[in-house]
Amino acid sequence: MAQVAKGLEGIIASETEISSIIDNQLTYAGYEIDDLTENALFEEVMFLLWNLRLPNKAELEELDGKLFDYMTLNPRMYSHFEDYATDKIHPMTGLRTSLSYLAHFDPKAEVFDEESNYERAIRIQAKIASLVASFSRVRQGKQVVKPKKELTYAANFLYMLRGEIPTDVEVEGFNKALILHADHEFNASTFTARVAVSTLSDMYSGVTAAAGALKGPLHGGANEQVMKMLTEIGTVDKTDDYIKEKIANKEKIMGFGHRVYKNGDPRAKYLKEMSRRITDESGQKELFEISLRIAEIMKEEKGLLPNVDFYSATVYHSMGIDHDLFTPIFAVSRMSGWTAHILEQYRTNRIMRPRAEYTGARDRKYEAIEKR
Ligand SMILES: CC(=O)SCCNC(=O)CCNC(=O)[C@H](O)C(C)(C)COP(=O)(O)OP(=O)(O)OC[C@H]1O[C@@H](n2cnc3c(N)ncnc32)[C@H](O)[C@@H]1OP(=O)(O)O
Ligand SMILES: O=C([O-])CC(=O)C(=O)O
Repeated sequence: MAQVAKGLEGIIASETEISSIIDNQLTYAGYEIDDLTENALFEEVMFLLWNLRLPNKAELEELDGKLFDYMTLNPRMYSHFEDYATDKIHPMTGLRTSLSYLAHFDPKAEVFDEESNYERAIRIQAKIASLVASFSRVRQGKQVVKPKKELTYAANFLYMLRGEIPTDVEVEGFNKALILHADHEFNASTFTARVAVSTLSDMYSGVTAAAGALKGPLHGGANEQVMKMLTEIGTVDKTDDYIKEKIANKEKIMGFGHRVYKNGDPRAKYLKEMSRRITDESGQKELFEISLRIAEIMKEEKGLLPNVDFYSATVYHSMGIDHDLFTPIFAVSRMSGWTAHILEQYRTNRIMRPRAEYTGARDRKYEAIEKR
């Protein structure tokens, strides 16, 4: 019997130059995540992931211009939100549909050369910000907000979402969050994107498939579930009973554990610090205290540490963002990684086609239906 690597654990499925996790350290194209988080703009990180080098001033300006231009959606895109935004459809379900629908308005949708695919990556990265923000506006019965040329990507997203120019502190924090979520080697959604396009299917197929994979609570969907848990707990004094009961029932605590990081997720410290600050500033300190207590219990009882999804939940909540938009916001950031990996997959392609160990029935014979 062949050895089965359940969940593909430890399997090296391909090579990549985009990001690495070595000795618990995350890098994007050779730059440490700490360096980028402290210093970079998310737009520079997009360029880095796509080109494996940082942009110069002219290149960044050109990218900014394109992102701004592409942020405006086709009017039919806005009107299609009305079909489902009012029907209480989860925004991740909506986003998955919208990403696929975007292809209908790409004038070169069936052109697959390298240059068109690169342009398409910028186009989709710009549009996902508008998709998530305007979905939210439409379902609240509000006017959609068009982007402003002078704002950064992070600022424009918050502006289009809330209709008010965000503060510098908010933009700085949100820009960092976008960088921290941008790429992560062969995580489930990125791998899904690569599998989809390894058939030489188009970029929209790849990102739509990836969004479907991100939606699940074991992956990007965990941040929304963290907030649900914190809301259910409510006060610090209820934390122990709540968490210990879940552990006793062998339920998973969302926002903890990781397939690769066994000594802690290097992204979590930034989100923890942001959470500490922003929960305090927004008068919701207790949410942070509950989070700290959960982390203590999880370490003591299970030896598990918070992952990127744990503290991002309270950061977004304290910015006044609806809880069901947390995962779509993850997708806004991760789009840069998905598209970078799709471009790399096209450059180095071989169809992804592993084998399975068959454990089902054998030697059966067809029986006529009356005999079954
Ligand atoms: C952006 C991201 O995707 S980050 C991850 C977001 N997901 C979550 O936060 C969901 C909660 N966490 C998990 O489900 C897992 O830790 C995953 C999916 C992240 C990793 O999964 P795997 O590598 O397959 O680990 P696996 O699920 O096998 O866990 C190993 C052991 O730790 C336990 N465990 C892992 N995570 C948790 C958790 N969050 N809560 C309680 N127990 C846990 C498992 O029950 C298992 O115990 P067992 O050996 O007694 O059966
Ligand atoms: O790498 C993973 O398995 C999950 C993760 O942390 C991410 O996608 O950011």
